[in-house]
Amino acid sequence: MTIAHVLGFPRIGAQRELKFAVESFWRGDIGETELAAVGSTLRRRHWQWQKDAGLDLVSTGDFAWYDQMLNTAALLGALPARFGFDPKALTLKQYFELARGNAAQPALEMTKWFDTNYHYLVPELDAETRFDGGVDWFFYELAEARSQGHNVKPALIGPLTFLYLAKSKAAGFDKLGLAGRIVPAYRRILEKLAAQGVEWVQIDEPILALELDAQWRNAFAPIYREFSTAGVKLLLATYFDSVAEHAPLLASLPVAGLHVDLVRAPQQLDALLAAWPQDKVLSAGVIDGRNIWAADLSAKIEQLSAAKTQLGNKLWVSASSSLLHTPVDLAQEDQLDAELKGWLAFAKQKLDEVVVVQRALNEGRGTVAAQLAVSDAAAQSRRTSARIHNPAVGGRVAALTGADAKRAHAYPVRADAQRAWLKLPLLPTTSIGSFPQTREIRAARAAFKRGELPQDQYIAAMQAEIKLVVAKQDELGLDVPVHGEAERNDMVEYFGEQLAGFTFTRFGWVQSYGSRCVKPPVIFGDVSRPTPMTVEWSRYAQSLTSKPMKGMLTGPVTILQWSFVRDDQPREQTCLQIALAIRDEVVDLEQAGIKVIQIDEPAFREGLPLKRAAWDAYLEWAGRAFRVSASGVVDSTQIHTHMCYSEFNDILPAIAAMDADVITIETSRSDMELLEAFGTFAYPNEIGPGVYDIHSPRVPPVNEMLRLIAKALEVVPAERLWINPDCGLKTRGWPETEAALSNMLQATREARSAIAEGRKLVVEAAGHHAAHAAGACGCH
Ligand SMILES: CN1c2c(nc(N)[nH]c2=O)NC[C@@H]1CNc1ccc(C(=O)N[C@@H](CCC(=O)N[C@@H](CCC(=O)N[C@@H](CCC(=O)O)C(=O)O)C(=O)O)C(=O)O)cc1
Ligand SMILES: N[C@@H](CCS)C(=O)O
Ligand SMILES: [Zn+2]
Repeated sequence: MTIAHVLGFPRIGAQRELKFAVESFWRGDIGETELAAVGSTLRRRHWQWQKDAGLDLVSTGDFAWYDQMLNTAALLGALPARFGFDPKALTLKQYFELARGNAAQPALEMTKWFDTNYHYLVPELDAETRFDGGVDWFFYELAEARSQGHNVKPALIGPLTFLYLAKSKAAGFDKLGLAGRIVPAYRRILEKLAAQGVEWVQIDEPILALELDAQWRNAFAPIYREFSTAGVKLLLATYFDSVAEHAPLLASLPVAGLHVDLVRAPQQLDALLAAWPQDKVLSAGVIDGRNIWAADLSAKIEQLSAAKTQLGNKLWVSASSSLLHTPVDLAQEDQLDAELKGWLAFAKQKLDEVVVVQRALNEGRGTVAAQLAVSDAAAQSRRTSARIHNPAVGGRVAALTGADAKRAHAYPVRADAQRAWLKLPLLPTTSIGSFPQTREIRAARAAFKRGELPQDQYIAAMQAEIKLVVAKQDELGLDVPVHGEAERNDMVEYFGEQLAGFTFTRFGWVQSYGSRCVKPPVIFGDVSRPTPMTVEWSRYAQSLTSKPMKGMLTGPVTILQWSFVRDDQPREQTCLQIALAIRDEVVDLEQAGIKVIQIDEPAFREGLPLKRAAWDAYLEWAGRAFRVSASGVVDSTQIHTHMCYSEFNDILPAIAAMDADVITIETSRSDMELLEAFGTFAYPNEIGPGVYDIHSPRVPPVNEMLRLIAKALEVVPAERLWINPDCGLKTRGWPETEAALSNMLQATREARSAIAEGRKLVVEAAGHHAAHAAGACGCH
């Protein structure tokens, strides 16, 4: 029989139970026992859902208190020595210290999991790293599932993906050189699973979807040969892109099965089938693990019919990737209309979809006729619904010309026009937009959304916040203030709530990192902007100061990237529609007298396809979409953009081609390394490299920021250098925000004096990293 399974289920809980429990634990409001109980309840519920849906195997190993990469490091015992923890006796408190830092040590670095909006903790490796075993949570959870009567398939992150995604501070460190130590560790785990009678183990190697160099590719065969006699059947799981280029390797690896993503890369099925041996399982990921659209189940069954004929019971059915990237349960959404709701499936509903496809393949379509009828009707309604297509939007996109994606004059001309009215001092200071989102702000919004706080009172509360933020910036002496974004629940969802063609959910939370979640809005149709979205807030903020108020928008690429995107037209098309909506807002802000406007694009790099071969095409349309959003204004209006969370060195020409007048960019955590690339590349416009890391409550001293300013001045002429933090301040508290900004202003004044007096600022070798290490890092 064709087996039905999934690669993993979201752990956060339908009501974000895990988030609230973990945060209570951090605050000391609950202890380990209560926290453990919440984890157990969630696991029990999620396994039961998998069983009730009819899956043949339920997944374990997908639960984590913070992150699955950290869990893998904790299982292997591969913890950074700098913390001084005994890996075998790691406590929950210490686990969270690895994730969030403590008084003596900064947290593990955090970065994006492939092209998702999920962030993992980056394991640290060095020549001394050992994998001698750590905590047994993985085995405990396996036993827990079995004691509840489940047929389990534990999942592990594979050794090559673990090493590939880990990092070492030592230059040129050979991570693969640790294979000789990590492989026996995995083998011990597999043998232990075998001894416990586990039949199938899922081992995730998503790096196979990248363009791997020969060294990494060649490491698979010997490593998996080592595992082949451990006594368990291995299902090697790949996802997020095609692995067809490795088809001969994958077919010959001594594993019992392979999982592939047939949503992102449906075309790889034929290539794989051509090479597929009779005795190996091929797990077909046909239900989308990255999006919320209900599957067209008839089409999915059709997609697999040839594979079923060829492989028989060796064909398995699954979701394309772990369901971690989807919200938990659509049933909770009581404010979506029936038509729209019928188009959607969250993680719980996707379990049913996997089983319908499986049953159709095993027992014939007749056995699931009712489910197929519902699915066919939903697919038909989504294809034909009048609310999806708006000819005016389509027409506007089609009519776009080259001139619409280009400012009227080149940067030097614009810069003159902007200097003429802005009259900013040398090294102008600004912030990235958000100021602390306090509990009070969130509580007021929650009350407003529940209908308990009237709209005028909500607006008054947000205006009071804006007034406070503007007054504080005036006091501090920031040259280009912002309104602080108090009125925004999230920098993408806020816009999604106001744009036509979008809908939003009540409980569609997805884990972003640790306890932090986002609720991506859903783009179901052509996008347009019925009314201005930010203008009144910015106008109000401008009325409070004589300084030029910076308007604050999220850019089209980031809105696209952090939403659930329609899958019935190319992403490029949807992005251009959003770009036009943002362009309208930019023009309206300008009309309202807001003539410095920032269009944030933190997800610009994240949108890059996993395979480099597809980069150019993406960068072309993404850059064009940004320019469409930014080019409706006159020369004297200054357009800023902002980027963070990524390494940008390899896309600098594309960033320059966006042609923003000013880019503010995260650089402090890399000690301005990025700027060297900007210098070499001779970035032509103005730059504000972040001079302090906002991910920690630590207040960097003046001389530390001065040192970064001096470093920046080595590559950027003073006339084109801005001074600002790395990113927005929404996750920070007020005391550290004020103290850090005050130091930033002081550092700027000292830099200006040095320049005026012709004194060269000295870049001391002083350890930024040492200073960071000394800070109480509550980063995450
Ligand atoms: C910059 N980042 C973002 C990413 N993606 C986005 N879509 N948005 C981003 O900003 N990706 C990369 C990074 C990820 N970083 C973060 C940082 C912080 C968070 C975060 O804090 N998330 C919050 C939820 C934010 C939110 O939507 N708030 C809403 C609802 C608040 C809420 O839960 N209200 C409660 C009641 C509260 C009360 O009464 O006090 C409720 O409704 O029950 C809002 O402000 O209105 C989080 O809590 O996880 C995410 C990603
Ligand atoms: N304007 C946003 C950008 C975050 S990347 C903020 O300040 O929070
Ligand atoms: Zn940012």
